[in-house]
Amino acid sequence: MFEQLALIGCGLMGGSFALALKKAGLVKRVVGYSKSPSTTERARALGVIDVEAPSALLAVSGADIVLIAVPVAATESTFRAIKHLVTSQMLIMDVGSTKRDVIEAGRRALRDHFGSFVPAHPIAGKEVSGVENADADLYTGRQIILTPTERTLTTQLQKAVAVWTALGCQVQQMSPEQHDASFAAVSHLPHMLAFALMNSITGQSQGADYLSLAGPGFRDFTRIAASDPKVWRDILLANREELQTQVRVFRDSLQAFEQLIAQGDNQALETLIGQASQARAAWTMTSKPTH
Ligand SMILES: NC(=O)c1ccc[n+]([C@@H]2O[C@H](COP(=O)([O-])OP(=O)(O)OC[C@H]3O[C@@H](n4cnc5c(N)ncnc54)[C@H](O)[C@@H]3O)[C@@H](O)[C@H]2O)c1
Ligand SMILES: O=C(O)C(=O)C[C@]1(C(=O)O)C=C[C@H](O)C=C1
Repeated sequence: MFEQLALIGCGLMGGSFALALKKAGLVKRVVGYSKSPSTTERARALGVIDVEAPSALLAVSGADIVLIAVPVAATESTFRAIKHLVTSQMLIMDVGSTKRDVIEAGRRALRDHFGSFVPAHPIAGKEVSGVENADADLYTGRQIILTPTERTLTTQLQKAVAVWTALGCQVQQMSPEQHDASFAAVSHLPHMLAFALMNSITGQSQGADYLSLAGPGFRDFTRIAASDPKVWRDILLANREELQTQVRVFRDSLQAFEQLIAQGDNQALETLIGQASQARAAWTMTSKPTH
């Protein structure tokens, strides 16, 4: 049981964490801060936070758990803003979609207290952002990836595992390098492709007409294209090297299809589609049973 959660970034992910902790009876008080005062106010009006803080530093005052849930490029300034009130007893976590950049930001800004920070990435989310969409059950049954460093304190790591487990998550640990390479392939590239596809259609003179005819296949493929521009700008840039590698691999795969349709090679085309179809049919999302 925690006394006080300091929530920095009262949006979809942070708000959902606050609601989940409250629902599980794991926190007495949530003090929140978001960059825009109207967001912090809305978070309190919605019951996501109990107290509005005028700064990140004041939100952390008296907290025993801190969640940083801001776009990844805002992580370093957030660490710098709170560093004077960080203690070695505090559990500090983030929810950023990239990990190497966030860890380096923590190392630079937190210095002696870097060990209190447990880098975390929940594999849960939505294409809609903001505190209005916060959901107490967002994390239930989902994976959470922790990427502790050589300096992460064992007590803090154990507390982090316990909190996410109590919220019904399946906890996995890996290196930040393995994390960023993996999520470039299965999250960052798919988002970029969805953005690019939307733009490629809307950029055509007939684009609006084509879109008016689209059905469930298009809806499923492009759901994530509606995601928040600032959040995704930061993710794509933070993980640019791994993402560029995945773009090259994808381009080869697309080119193989392009060549086969140009050649009218129906046998080879069926084989390529068959590989994809089998792999997708065999794939299930890793999740934890919630009963
Ligand atoms: N959306 C998803 O599906 C998803 C999934 C997993 C992880 N994440 C990660 O979660 C983090 C938050 O994303 P979100 O979807 O909750 O976005 P969001 O836009 O819903 O929430 C972000 C909040 O941070 C606030 N903010 C921005 N800069 C700030 C600053 N400097 N100081 C304080 N507050 C600031 C914004 O006002 C907003 O309230 C990102 O790092 C993202 O990579 C998102
Ligand atoms: O469900 C969605 O809308 C998501 O995009 C969730 C999703 C993903 O699966 O790619 C997005 C970003 C993450 O950091 C983790 C999860």
